[in-house]
This record gives sequence, structure tokens and C-alpha cells, in this order.
Amino acid sequence: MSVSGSERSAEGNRKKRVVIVGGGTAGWMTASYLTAAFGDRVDLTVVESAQIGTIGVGEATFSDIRHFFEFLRLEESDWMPECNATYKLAVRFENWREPGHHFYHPFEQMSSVDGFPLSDWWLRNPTTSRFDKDSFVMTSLCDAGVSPRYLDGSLIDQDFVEQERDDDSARSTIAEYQGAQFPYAYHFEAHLLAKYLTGYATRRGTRHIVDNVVDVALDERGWISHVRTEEHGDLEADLFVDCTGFRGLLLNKALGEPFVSYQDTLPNDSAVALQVPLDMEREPIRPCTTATAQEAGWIWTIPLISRVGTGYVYASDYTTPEQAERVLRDFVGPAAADVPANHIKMRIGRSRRSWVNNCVGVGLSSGFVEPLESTGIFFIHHAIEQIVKYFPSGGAGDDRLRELYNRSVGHVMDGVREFLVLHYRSAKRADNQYWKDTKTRTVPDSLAERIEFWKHKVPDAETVYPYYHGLPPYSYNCILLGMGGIDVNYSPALDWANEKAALAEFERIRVKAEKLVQELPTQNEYFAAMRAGR
Ligand SMILES: Cc1cc2nc3c(=O)[nH]c(=O)nc-3n(C[C@H](O)[C@H](O)[C@H](O)COP(=O)(O)OP(=O)(O)OC[C@H]3O[C@@H](n4cnc5c(N)ncnc54)[C@H](O)[C@@H]3O)c2cc1C
Ligand SMILES: N[C@@H](Cc1c[nH]c2cc(Cl)ccc12)C(=O)O
Repeated sequence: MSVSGSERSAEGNRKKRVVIVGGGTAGWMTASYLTAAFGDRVDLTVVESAQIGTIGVGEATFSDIRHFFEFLRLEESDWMPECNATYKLAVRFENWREPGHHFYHPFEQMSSVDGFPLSDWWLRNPTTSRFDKDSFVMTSLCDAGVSPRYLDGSLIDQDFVEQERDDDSARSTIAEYQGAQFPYAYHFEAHLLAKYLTGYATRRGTRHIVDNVVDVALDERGWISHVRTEEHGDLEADLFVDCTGFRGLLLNKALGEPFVSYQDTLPNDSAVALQVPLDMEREPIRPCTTATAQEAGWIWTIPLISRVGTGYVYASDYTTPEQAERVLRDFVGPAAADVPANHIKMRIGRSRRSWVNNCVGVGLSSGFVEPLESTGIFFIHHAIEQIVKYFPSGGAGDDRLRELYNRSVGHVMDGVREFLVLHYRSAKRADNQYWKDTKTRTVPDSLAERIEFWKHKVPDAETVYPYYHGLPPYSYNCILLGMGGIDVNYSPALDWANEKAALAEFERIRVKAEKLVQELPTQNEYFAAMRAGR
């Protein structure tokens, strides 16, 4: 049966009621975005427990998150100081190849010369031993610890052109900006962002209830009719958003949607985190996330204003929480002596479907992979954009919209899973059982085949995971060439090609990096100026 446009708009015009259960980063990002998208044409409620805490460890993001802030019409100077935020130009991988080795995965598109990516040219004739330094300007900026903006706030000269916008301009989404690589992302305290967004959303009409949801009631069709709270009665809605974190209270527990584990290919299932004070007068704020390989996983280092978020992500099959905490404390040194450790058990994988009937899971309830490439908040942001894109009418087409949503969200997580598995499979390090097993553990089927292709032709759009999952082919090049455990060959055609233009491109990158390192302020200088109101 088809639904006419007028019938649909009549149903669509009724004010929709949305109840979001959970007030972590996912809950408040969703509330803020829906408010910004629909204004008071949608009736929004967020209910969060005062007893059940949120996950917040000091997070790193994708550069795409700027579209989220732009959608909310927020400037960096509005939210960054509130969230102890800093800039992230890359992920720096330490000791994944061998002790003392490091390389970067930067926010910078890799150039092509005569139709071949720079990685191919570099493999044919490595200018130095550092693929990342020869091919990307950002690598030098990270080593030098500088900000991607000058003290007057202007952005470094990149191919990317910042859009001029005024209050009436259209707002962009992630999908519209594929191809143009923005030069940086952020580090921030996710729980402070949730707090900031609480103010944003409630000032714009979102109802905020602090209470425990104690029951989720289903109607005869198996749809959620209401959630029951301890002190605020029953909350009814057209759409329920499950932002209850790893619990998946609505989606997994009440609706019984199965959780598909990724544990067979990504065994890290635990973390221990610390918030370490940082003396900004003396210590540099590195403009990158650092991922340092360890005996049973890796340690993240995320520089924030006045502190560093750090934690050890490990596989409980290979070490214990006590040993992991010891390794982390040794790594950080005396600065962590009085800081309490936060032990976290992670649920790795995704709900089979994230949207079931009138319930959609966003955040950890929908799915999570270990934070190696900082994808958690990207998953949330992507999911919210898709909710708006596939927002239900209440009519007969909704099944199809949900199906499209589930495909899109499933592809993003499955694609990211492949990308992360590649990190372990391609890491040269094999000095203990944990690292040896990364070479023999099963990988997602198609990845095994892709790796065989990549040995002879560096990753491009034709050979990476074929659906949108946030990561461009150049990211795969960075990991393969940086990790060093899989032999990658250059395209044979380059033996007959003239490399003059490629050598000129490497030289252009070197000169540009040298110039920017001279000119740019350090992150410490930049954020001191921002916080002083510039
Ligand atoms: C170790 C680790 C490191 C991470 N690092 C990064 C990173 O670098 N980059 C990144 O992008 N992401 C990272 N993430 C992910 C990121 O922290 C989360 O995606 C993000 O915080 C969203 O969490 P959430 O809102 O889904 O869940 P939570 O923060 O767990 O929030 C759950 C909410 O549900 C509420 N709730 C639960 N049950 C009930 C109930 N019965 N009644 C009422 N309310 C209830 C709670 O009160 C809480 O408000 C990391 C995660 C982990 C575990
Ligand atoms: N579109 C994403 C993907 C991305 C491109 N380069 C990087 C580098 C790193 Cl460290 C993470 C993510 C990415 C984005 O632009 O954020």
C-alpha cells in the first residue's frame, strides 16, 4: 500500500514525542542535535539516572565532529574552554613495529602524482626511512607540538577552505564533506561536553528528568509503549532512544535485540584509566593522541587542558586488571601516584540492528570497538545524522527507513572493525604470545583477501571496505606502511614512469612543513590566548 504525500505530512505534522534514556555523551549529543534539527516541532525528554555513572575518560575524536558543532551553531571559543579541549592533528603510534619506533596517522589527505598515491612513489624510492614524515606536513607539526591555527585564530594553509557562514546559511553534515580532509580533530572531556550540551538542549526546550528507569513496557506488537521511572511516572513517546551505555536497557534487554560480539577478531575487552594533572606552564600539550603498544594491548595518551587522559586497553585473556594498572602506573610515572584508577569492562561489537520498532540505540548501546582510532563519538555523531535522515513518519514506509538506517550504521561499525583489525595484523611486533596471536587470529573474511591485494597495490577506493565507514583509503596506507609487518610492494608501472614530479611533491611537503613549524604557535600558547579571550 502506498502512502500519499498529504497523508504522510498530516501524520508527520503531529508533534513527535522523543524520549532519550541516558544522559552520557550519546544522550546529550542526540538531544542537542535533534533540537537543532527540529526545534520545538519535536517534543524531547532526556531521563538520566543520578546513581548510574557515565563513561568519560578524556576522549579523542574524528575531524568530522566539527559538523556537529556547526550544526548546533557553536564556535570553538564557545565550547572548547568548557570541555578542556585541545587540538588533535593525528594519532601517533609508538612501539607497534618495534621498541623506539613511531609513526603518525594524520588528518591530511595524501597527494597523488600522475595517478599514483604518494605511498606508491615512496615505496618505489623511499626518500628517508619515514613514510609519514615524507608524505604529510602534519607529521612535522606533531613532532614540533604546534597548533593548526595561528594566534589570530586563522587556520593553517591547507587545501581545505573554511566556509564563510552566517546565521542563515545551510548547515553541513559528515556525508557532504567526503574528500575534503579537515586538518584536525579534538581531544576533550566527554563528560564535560555532556554537561555543556545539557545546558544547550534544556535552554532550547528539552525536558530533563533525573530519575531511574525501572521498567520498559511493550505493547502487543512488541513496541515500547512507555518507560517507567521511579519518581516521575510513565514516559510515553513515539520514538525511544536508548543511550543507556553498555547496558542496552531498551534495545538489548527489553526488546531482546542480540548483540553481535567482535571479540573473536578484536580481543581487547578491558581498560584501566587515569586522569593525570598536567602543568601547562612547563609541559607541552602534544597536538596528537598517542597509542603506545604494551604487553597485552596499548596505552592511550590524550592531552587536555591542565590534565592528560590516559588508559591501558587490554585483553583480559592475556593479563589481569592488577597487572594492567601496574603497567599503566609505571608508564605514567610519579604524576599518577595519587590519582585513582578507573577499571572499565568493554562490550566490543554491535547490536545486530540498532533500530528496532520504535527504539533506536545510540552510543555504547548500539555498539563499540576499542578506542584505538577514537571512533566512539564518531559512531554517535554518524548515528544521529542518520536518525534525522531516516526520521520516521509513523506511516507504512518506516520499515524501509529503519532498514536503511540499520544498514548504514552496521556498515560503519563493520568497516571500522576491519580497519582496527588491520592495525594488529600488520604490526610487526611479535615479541610475546599476545602479539604473536595477532598474526594468526582469524580476521573478517574480506579483510584477508584485501590484504593479499594490498601487498601488490596499496589500498585505494576500489580495495578498501566498500561501504561508507568514515575512513578514507589514505588511512589504510598510513597503517600498512607505518606498522611494517606486512610487505607492501609498489606498482610495477612506476619502474617505467618518470619520478620527477613525485620528488618535487616530497620536496614541496618538506619545505611547507619547515615553514609552518617556524610560524605556528605551540598549543600551549594558542590555548593560553584562547582562554584569555584573545
Ligand atoms: C575505555 C574507553 C575509552 C574511550 N575512548 C574514546 C575516545 O577516545 N574517543 C571516542 O570517540 N570515544 C571513546 N570512548 C567512547 C565514549 O566514551 C562513549 O562513546 C561515550 O562516552 C558515550 O557513552 P554513552 O553515552 O553511550 O554511555 P554512558 O556514558 O555509559 O551513559 C549511559 C547513561 O545511561 C544512564 N542510564 C543507564 N541506565 C539507566 C536507567 N536504568 N535509568 C536512567 N538512566 C540510565 C546513565 O545514568 C548514563 O547517563 C571510549 C570508551 C571507553 C570505554
Ligand atoms: N573522516 C574522518 C576520517 C579520518 C581521516 N583521517 C583521519 C585520521 C585520524 Cl587520526 C582519524 C580519522 C581520520 C575524519 O576526517 O576525521
